[in-house]
Amino acid sequence: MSTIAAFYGGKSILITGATGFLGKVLMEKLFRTSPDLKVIYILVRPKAGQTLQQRVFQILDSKLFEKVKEVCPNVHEKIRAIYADLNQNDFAISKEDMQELLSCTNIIFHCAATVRFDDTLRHAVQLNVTATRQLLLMASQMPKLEAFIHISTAYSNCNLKHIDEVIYPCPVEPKKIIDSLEWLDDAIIDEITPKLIRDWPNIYTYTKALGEMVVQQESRNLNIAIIRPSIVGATWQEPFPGWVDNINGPNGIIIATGKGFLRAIKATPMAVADVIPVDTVVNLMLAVGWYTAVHRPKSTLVYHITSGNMNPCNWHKMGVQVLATFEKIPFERPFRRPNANFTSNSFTSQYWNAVSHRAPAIIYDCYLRLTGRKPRMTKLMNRLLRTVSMLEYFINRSWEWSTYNTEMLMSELSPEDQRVFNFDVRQLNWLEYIENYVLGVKKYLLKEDMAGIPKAKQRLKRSCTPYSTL
Ligand SMILES: CCCCCCCCCCCCCCCCCCCCCCCCCC(=O)SCCNC(=O)CCNC(=O)[C@H](O)C(C)(C)COP(=O)(O)OP(=O)(O)OC[C@H]1O[C@@H](n2cnc3c(N)ncnc32)[C@H](O)[C@@H]1OP(=O)(O)O
Ligand SMILES: NC(=O)C1=CN([C@@H]2O[C@H](COP(=O)(O)OP(=O)(O)OC[C@H]3O[C@@H](n4cnc5c(N)ncnc54)[C@H](OP(=O)(O)O)[C@@H]3O)[C@@H](O)[C@H]2O)C=CC1
Repeated sequence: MSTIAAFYGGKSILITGATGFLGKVLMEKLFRTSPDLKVIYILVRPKAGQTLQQRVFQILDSKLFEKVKEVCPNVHEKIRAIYADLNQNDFAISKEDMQELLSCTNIIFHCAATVRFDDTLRHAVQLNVTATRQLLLMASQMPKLEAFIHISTAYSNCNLKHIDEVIYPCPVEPKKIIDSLEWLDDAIIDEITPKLIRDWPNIYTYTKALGEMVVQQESRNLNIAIIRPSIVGATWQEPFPGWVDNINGPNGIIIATGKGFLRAIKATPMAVADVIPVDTVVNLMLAVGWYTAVHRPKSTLVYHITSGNMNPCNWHKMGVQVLATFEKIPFERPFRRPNANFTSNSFTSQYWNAVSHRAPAIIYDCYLRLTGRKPRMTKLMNRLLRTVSMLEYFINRSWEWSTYNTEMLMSELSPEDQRVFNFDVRQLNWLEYIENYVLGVKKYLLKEDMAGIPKAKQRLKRSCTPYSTL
């Protein structure tokens, strides 16, 4: 029997960000390996016209939870969705719900965040910093709390080249920023933002660094750990390979390339592509939850979950394998035949943007106009190029993350736990993983029918013409 799975039996677990990419995989694994857990509380807000219950049902009815329903048929009864908005005071949680959370919670996994690179400083600080402080305050009032696991990012200190498993101080105290945002108006905030974030590439990574500092400052006598994943990708093994459900990180780029929109990216081919499968991250999170609660380390431990130092893959290898997979498993109705290249400098990048991106979009829009339809390709292309430019920082650099704590934890696990909660990325076969990733993007994100592959292949063979129907 797995010690970690047994540990979560009978526990009341609070998860923020449970409706997100990482949160869903975390819930799935918890229910599948510890079906006898008491309850998972999730803090959810209504969204896109859906009530809390509808959101929960949609998650539980998805393919991701198919195995869970076999192992834990009463999973609906074990999820308790609590109305909460992390942007509000006290998260807008009702008194009764707050009482229940405070008196029952054993473990907290804090995953909620804004991951948008271009969010406003006010909103990003509210969610990634102030809400973390508020949650820590709640945690300090929970008599049964055994561990608080905070999810940060490996890029919270991406202004450094070598990053250790320590919390680095930020140039400005988080409290000062929180306080000043209360009275500064938006125009002034926009003006001072570049000065505040200094050499961080965006507001997201900067506010995640502030969030870590808050964790350190407000930890009191809580049992806390911080987990820093790199670029979180599709599932590697569990519950099945290739599951992915949003366009963040590499996912949008894979779609844009596979559909023939994106033909050139400014990237450093030999830079490390530090992608880490989401199920690997979740396995580490559960192992850290157990270790933190049972072994109660004296200080807050930081765990890096990255692939670069143990089993490196570079962008060239990743790109070549992605393109090779498109040959075998093409996406349906591409704009152009998928074929992309990495460019190495700004000049060639601008050239290809003009020739391979903007010009075809303009020509296609002319065609749409001539056939009485509304032009849309130029707008779409401009948004895509803006997105790609925001990701460029991360595909043109390599970082070194030390992983002593993560390796220490691995050695603390029994052979059974190492198998059930495997986070040893050395076992990952990149070529197989990337192929499953692309297949997953097609199936679960684009929701394309696999039966259409032979037809899509035939079209691809025939398509010497640049444009096919959209
Ligand atoms: C021989 C060689 C061969 C070579 C071959 C080469 C072949 C190559 C093949 C490929 C190989 C693989 C290479 C992969 C490189 C990946 C690098 C990843 C780095 C990630 C680093 C992450 C590090 C940190 C990790 C973390 O710690 S946390 C997670 C990271 N956080 C994010 O990833 C959020 C980012 N995003 C945003 O910040 C917002 O998206 C925002 C951008 C502001 C837009 O924002 P906006 O325009 O307002 O609106 P949206 O609604 O968001 O999107 C609006 C429109 O843009 C589109 N679109 C949104 N996204 C993406 C996206 N990705 N990619 C593409 N499109 C996207 C969306 O389809 C929509 O299209 P439309 O609707 O117009 O049709
Ligand atoms: N994805 C990645 O590549 C990486 C992610 N991380 C970290 O992992 C964590 C999870 O990221 P990921 O799952 O990818 O992100 P997602 O964007 O998929 O999920 C974010 C979650 O936060 C919730 N949330 C956002 N705002 C609020 C709010 N005001 N009130 C309540 N809930 C809110 C969202 O809820 P809703 O569904 O209602 O929007 C959603 O459940 C984050 O802390 C992120 O920084 C770290 C490294 C890489």
